[in-house]
Amino acid sequence: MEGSQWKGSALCQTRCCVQRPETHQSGGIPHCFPQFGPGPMQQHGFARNVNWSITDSEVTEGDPTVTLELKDDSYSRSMWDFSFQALYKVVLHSTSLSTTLKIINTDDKPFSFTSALHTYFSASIAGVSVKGLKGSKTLNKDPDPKNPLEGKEERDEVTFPGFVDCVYLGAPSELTLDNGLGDKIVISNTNWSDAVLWNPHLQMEACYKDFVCVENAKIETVQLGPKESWVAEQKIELI
Ligand SMILES: O=P(O)(O)OC[C@H]1O[C@@H](O)[C@H](O)[C@@H](O)[C@@H]1O
Repeated sequence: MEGSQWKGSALCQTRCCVQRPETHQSGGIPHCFPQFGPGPMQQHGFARNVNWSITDSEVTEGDPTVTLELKDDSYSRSMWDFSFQALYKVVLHSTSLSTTLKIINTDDKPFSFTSALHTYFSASIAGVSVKGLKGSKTLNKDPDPKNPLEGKEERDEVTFPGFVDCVYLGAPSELTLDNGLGDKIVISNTNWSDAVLWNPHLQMEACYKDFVCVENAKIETVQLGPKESWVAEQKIELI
């Protein structure tokens, strides 16, 4: 943290999350906004690469709480010419972390966006499983990220025997991650309608065994008129 700003987003402070693996310049909970994945602007949008300001910090019933803010500026407008406000509230409980993301259209014209919380979890990848996705529609980016294959998840437990990069549309609001390190983690949400599982396998040979990304996402476009807002919550809980 530098002064009143955090780079990119709040890092997850629980022991379930990776903080910047040495060989991969990402970790914690980067924000993908206003674009998930590749598209007209930089991969996953600009929000993860810029400084957010701290607008509020307090202790709520014993739990540290911080609210971060991002607004449009000349840099964001060079890629996405809209006025917006993003507020990200993080509450650290004893065994869980809650995050609430609110996007407000402060422009006088409508805009649309996609988004994700690209959460990194510490893991021993050979022992990782994710439960709860059976029956969801899938867009599998393996083998061709530019032409994802449509399908349906048939497994009770998704494991990571190799490269995994898959979007789950209409994912359930609760998933259970076994990180292979002895932790079971429930990832629940409100209004993050989709999910993404990602492990790069040999594309990141030096670090892939040590993390997994389980992402709450909004792959289907959100449209907001002037003054309208969108809110989604995520809770990560060790059980
Ligand atoms: O390397 P980046 O930009 O942080 O993205 C990592 C991965 O993020 C995932 O969310 C995407 O589904 C993958 O396709 C992508 O490779």
